[in-house]
Amino acid sequence: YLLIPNKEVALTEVDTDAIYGMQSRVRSLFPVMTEQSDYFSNYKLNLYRAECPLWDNDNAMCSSQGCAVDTLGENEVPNIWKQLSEFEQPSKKNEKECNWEHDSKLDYCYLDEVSSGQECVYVSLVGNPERFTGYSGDHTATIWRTIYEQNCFVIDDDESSQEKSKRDSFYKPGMYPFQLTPKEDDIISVSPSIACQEKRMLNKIISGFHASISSHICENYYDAERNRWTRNLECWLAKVGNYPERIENIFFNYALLHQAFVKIADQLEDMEYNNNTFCPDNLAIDARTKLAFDNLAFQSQQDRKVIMSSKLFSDEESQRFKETFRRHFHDISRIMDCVGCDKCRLWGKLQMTGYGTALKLLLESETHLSDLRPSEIVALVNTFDRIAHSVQSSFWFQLRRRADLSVKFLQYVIALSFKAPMREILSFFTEQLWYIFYAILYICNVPRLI
Ligand SMILES: Cc1cc2nc3c(=O)[nH]c(=O)nc-3n(C[C@H](O)[C@H](O)[C@H](O)COP(=O)(O)OP(=O)(O)OC[C@H]3O[C@@H](n4cnc5c(N)ncnc54)[C@H](O)[C@@H]3O)c2cc1C
Repeated sequence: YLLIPNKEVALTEVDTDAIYGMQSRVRSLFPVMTEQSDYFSNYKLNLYRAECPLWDNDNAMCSSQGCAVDTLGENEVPNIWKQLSEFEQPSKKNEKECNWEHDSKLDYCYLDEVSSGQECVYVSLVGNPERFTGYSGDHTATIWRTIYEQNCFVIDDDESSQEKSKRDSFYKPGMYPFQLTPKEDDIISVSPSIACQEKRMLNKIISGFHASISSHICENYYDAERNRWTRNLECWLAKVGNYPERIENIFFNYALLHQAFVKIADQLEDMEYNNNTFCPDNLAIDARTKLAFDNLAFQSQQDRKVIMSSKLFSDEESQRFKETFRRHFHDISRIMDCVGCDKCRLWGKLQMTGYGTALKLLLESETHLSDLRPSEIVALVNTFDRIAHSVQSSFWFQLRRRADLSVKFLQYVIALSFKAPMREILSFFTEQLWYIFYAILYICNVPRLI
């Protein structure tokens, strides 16, 4: 469903109705994988020892309790992950069950396994959910700014010198401007007018990733006054809801992952069923997990063209830009190591790997499912799950906003039409309308449709 096949106009636009449709078909499959299977509910990464390439991170660590991550002790690591670690060394690769051969040149992400296998820790993703942690301030603003400015082709001429000096204070001496990908490369290889769709795509992915994180923060927000976790509409409006393009970008990222699963489905059709890349452990759970994974792929196939990925980087000029695009994405994944909150870093790294894996599948035609490392497949599925939650959040928050506006209007009419005590009584009942409405939707099974 990409909407208008004109490359200049709409390669990066997506149909939200089609996405709601897809989401209603697949929403029950995600928990089978991300909550009930050891393979998908755990992750291995270099969480504590990877060096931030931009600045000394020692003083930037968030001390909030919400930022802490519970890592798994040796006895808690699920068998399947122990097995996967053994197969990591090429000499021990098991051709039949855990076969993956990777070509790092095709990677869009910086992957811990490749560079720092020994320093990695195991974490349960269920035990460390992505949510509000309290991590904010100058440091987060600088990280997001670095990502957008240095890597998203946005030039901000209006930066005040005060803001600039605040930002520069985080950089290691001699490291500014960000040197991972020299800017001159872009100027030499592409002029600003070409590869426009592809540049826009990178901006959209990053903005959608950011908006998705914001959605999870507001969906699982800690209300310190009432000492409880809650959905925070004001938070969502301020970070996402008041910016339609941010909501669009969430949908774009959903479409990107959906399209990656279309490619996986095409490959699964050509594969012997049992030749899938999951390494069997508990046979019953493994069968269920595999079924959910395959089902997600085959359901994705029902809308084959969510994004016309075959048209991206299709002409000669944008082909030349592709290498720059890959390096920029790679650099952004490196910036995740500068995030000063452990839990945010965990989910930031995982989701960047998920998007990088989707791009690798879509843009590198030779990439096969069996070429992906287990951590890439786990990241891909969990990132799809995360963005699916953000799509659902958008739906519920928008509904809530409309309900709130209707309640305010009703209260206004009541205030004009009635006198006390009737006015207070009716006002009280109108305030409860959202909950009554929500209960009716729930009874009618509407949440399962979205
Ligand atoms: C990788 C990463 C992961 C994080 N994970 C978590 C987490 O799990 N839990 C948690 O509580 N905090 C997390 N944070 C912090 C969180 O993202 C915010 O930075 C923090 O809540 C402060 O928010 P803010 O409202 O000041 O604006 P920020 O979200 O910090 O945004 C900074 C500026 O970027 C622009 N902007 C905001 N959203 C978008 C968008 N979608 N597209 C384009 N521009 C945008 C706006 O101009 C905004 O002022 C994470 C930060 C990073 C860098």
